[in-house]
Amino acid sequence: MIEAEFWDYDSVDEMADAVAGDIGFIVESAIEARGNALLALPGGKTPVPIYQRLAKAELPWKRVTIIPGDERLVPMDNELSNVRALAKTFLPVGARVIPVTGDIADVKLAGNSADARLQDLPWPPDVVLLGMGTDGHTASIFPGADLEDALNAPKARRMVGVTPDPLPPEAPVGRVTLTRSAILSARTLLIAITGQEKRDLLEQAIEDGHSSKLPIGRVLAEAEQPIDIHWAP
Ligand SMILES: O=C1O[C@H](COP(=O)(O)O)[C@@H](O)[C@H](O)[C@H]1O
Repeated sequence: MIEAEFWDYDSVDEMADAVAGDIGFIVESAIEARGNALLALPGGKTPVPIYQRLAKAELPWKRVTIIPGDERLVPMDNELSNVRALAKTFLPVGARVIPVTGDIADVKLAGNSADARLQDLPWPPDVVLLGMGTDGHTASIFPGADLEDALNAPKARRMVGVTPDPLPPEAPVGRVTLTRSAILSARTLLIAITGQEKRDLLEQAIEDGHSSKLPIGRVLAEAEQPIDIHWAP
């Protein structure tokens, strides 16, 4: 049974304030407990206002490491790059932002390389924040032949390379993604989505659990921790 709580807001700005506040609080608590904090953050458009607010928080940023929870296989200066947006926002405040890909074009090799980079980090992440596409993908766990690789990778595996099928029109490229077990290893798992279409999809995916046809349903079906889902219209 998935333990998910929806937090509803009247506007995207209100949601962004709340989620940035929650992440800021978790960062402070993590640093107090362990001396540092690790955040795995999504790409896409939805989290941008959250990042803008979070970067304004007075936090010991030098102790914060940020990784993209998934990455598109494009050069880092390409505007589709997920780490590019994170670096632009969080490098100026002093956080360590770690790219997970280099210039490896082969999807599976890129996944191996991303996984090796993450094996060097203290694990688990204090926060994994997830977004979701209107096709039900989360991180870069997409429908397609690689879906099971991302869902059922060995527990210690942190990232894999995947080719979405079909390729999403807004970013039609190969990807690397946190695996399901890496996502679910998070000390805190948050989701932030907007719009009624995504809300309906996510509610259905949660209800369907293991039998969901959507990647996000398959991911959340194995969650053992409570999940906070932040939503704005
Ligand atoms: O391709 C991606 O899409 C999802 C959702 O993006 P959004 O623009 O609809 O918020 C995102 O969570 C993921 O990290 C990204 O690579």
